Amino acid sequence: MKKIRIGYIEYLNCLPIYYALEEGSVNLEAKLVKGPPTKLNRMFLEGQLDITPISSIEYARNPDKVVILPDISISADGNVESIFLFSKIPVTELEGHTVALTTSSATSVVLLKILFDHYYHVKVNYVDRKPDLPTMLKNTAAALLIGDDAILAREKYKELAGQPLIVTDLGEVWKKFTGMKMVYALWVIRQGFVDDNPGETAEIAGIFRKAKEIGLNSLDLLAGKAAEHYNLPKELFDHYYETIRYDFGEEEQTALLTYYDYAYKSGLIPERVKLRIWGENIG
Ligand SMILES: C=C(O[C@@H]1C=C(C(=O)O)C=C[C@H]1O)C(=O)O
Repeated sequence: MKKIRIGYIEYLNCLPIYYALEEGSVNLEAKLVKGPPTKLNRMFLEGQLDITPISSIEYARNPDKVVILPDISISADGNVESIFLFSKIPVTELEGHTVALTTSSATSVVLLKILFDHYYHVKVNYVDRKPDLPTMLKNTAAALLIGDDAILAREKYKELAGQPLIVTDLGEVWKKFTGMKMVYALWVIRQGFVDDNPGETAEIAGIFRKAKEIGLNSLDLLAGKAAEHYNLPKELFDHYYETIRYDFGEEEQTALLTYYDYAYKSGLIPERVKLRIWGENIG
């Protein structure tokens, strides 16, 4: 069999899942392909990856091609600490202004639009920009960043051009709005791969479960690696790894369907979808 092609988001939030794979403490013959979420979303949907974390909104746009791996996601209960709107003025005063959206994200872009439509009731214009805060804020009032870009920007830019920046955590606002958790990414397998390799799919689901367990038992070590890599205090990453959650149980599933509901109401997905989860209602 050809090596399985697995996507790997190049952010710290993926490290706990891939640590065991990279260290070889779980055994999976695979080619790991790194990139920002939108690149992996595209590669997976074009058939260039067999398994990947995918922006959770992309599942709702392509439910027929995709099977969700059980018990794994990137989510948070409130604050997420890596999805921030940086604004020059309070969010409630952004009516008529332009907001720059990172081209790395799909889920958080939709989350922001949902919050403007249904929570803040503020109408803004959007432009897509590469994730670089000073450039993004050159001609705009606010900018959305995710992942390590967001973590680093919050540390680096307390102000910009002499102007203090207001930092809004979208996970916190979503929790205030709905009382729910928020699911940002899911791990998915190509439907074609599952059809051709049912036995292997079961094995892979087990390997990801094991990898997650090992990663979650190694968070102290991983926070240390992150601190060294970015030359920032370890406490920042201890806190981050306490914040990001990797489960995909009933509460996460209900929260995800609620998010899809709002995305549908805002015209950002074509229809409401069912979750097809391997081992739960598929396979
Ligand atoms: C919490 C995060 O989760 C993610 C957010 C994504 C998105 O907005 O499309 C996609 C994958 C995850 O990396 C983050 O990147 O900060």
